[in-house]
Amino acid sequence: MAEQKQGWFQRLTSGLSRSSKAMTEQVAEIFRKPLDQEQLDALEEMLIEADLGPHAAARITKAFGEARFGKSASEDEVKEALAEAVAKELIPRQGEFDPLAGPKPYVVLFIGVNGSGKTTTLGKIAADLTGKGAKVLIAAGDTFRAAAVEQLKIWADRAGADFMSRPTGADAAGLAYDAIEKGRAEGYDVVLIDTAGRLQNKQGLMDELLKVIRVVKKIDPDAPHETLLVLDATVGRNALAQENMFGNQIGVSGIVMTKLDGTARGGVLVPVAQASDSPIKLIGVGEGIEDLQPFDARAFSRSLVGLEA
Ligand SMILES: Nc1nc2c(ncn2[C@@H]2O[C@H](COP(=O)(O)OP(=O)(O)OP(=O)(O)O)[C@@H](O)[C@H]2O)c(=O)[nH]1
Repeated sequence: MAEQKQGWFQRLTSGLSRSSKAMTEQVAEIFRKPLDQEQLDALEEMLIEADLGPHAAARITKAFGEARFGKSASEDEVKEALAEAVAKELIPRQGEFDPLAGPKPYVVLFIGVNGSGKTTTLGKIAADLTGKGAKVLIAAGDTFRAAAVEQLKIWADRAGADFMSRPTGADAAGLAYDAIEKGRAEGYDVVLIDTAGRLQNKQGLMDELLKVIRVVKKIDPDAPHETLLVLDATVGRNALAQENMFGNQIGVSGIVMTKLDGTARGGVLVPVAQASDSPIKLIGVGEGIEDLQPFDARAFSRSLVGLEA
């Protein structure tokens, strides 16, 4: 277990290395002399550049100045203080994803734009759950793209999960309904439902998702038990606009932020976490199955500034 935990932290640290490298270089540059206003301004600018958002950047800089003005500090001390300040921003926004603790079948809906990592995230979750001995059913609700269905089937086979799909253009809500019914009749622990990420237009997509949810509720008024919004960190502050759109129109119970390994601006998780009504539950730091991790605000904050998690 200790070994597993260590591997997990190493993945997080290396996944966030592009972001932490950018920060480490600038921290070393800024904090060469005792802290003065000029350095504080540079710190605030650096945090904004790292996409932490103007509000968090201002709060962190203020706290930093109050504690350390006029003092010198080693690079590690500065990083420790920064990590703590970032963690303080994120700890209230940390949530847990535990589909095996809820009712059965536990229905999870995956939403997000195409390419955000929805299919991959669903696949990784499926593999984790079957690895724990759970009986998992996957429904390929992106019925508009044959390639998406095929990709999901590969993940289902790899995970040893059962799979349901329909011909291209079929009704996604109908598929979701059948999947939950099968889930109930055959004693599944979890039903994972993928959805389309792009239709003719945004409203068309929103209408489709709302229809899926409406139909799902006909079988189980408490379902979906979880609606996970998958956001790609590499799109930067665009992730905020996506959170806004899906959060307001569909309703989201948890956020998954993927591809944090593919950007130097992993700090964007901070404004997204703060703008959203729902907590961050999982993060993706690579393409492998092990690279999807529960969101741990403290470990994330330490890794982001280049400290051992
Ligand atoms: N580096 C990295 N790549 C990731 C991560 N998560 C997903 N990806 C990759 O991102 C690409 C898009 O992921 P998909 O899962 O296909 O995204 P989707 O939202 O389902 O999009 P469609 O399949 O196009 O509907 C794939 O090549 C994934 O391997 C991550 O955490 N890190």
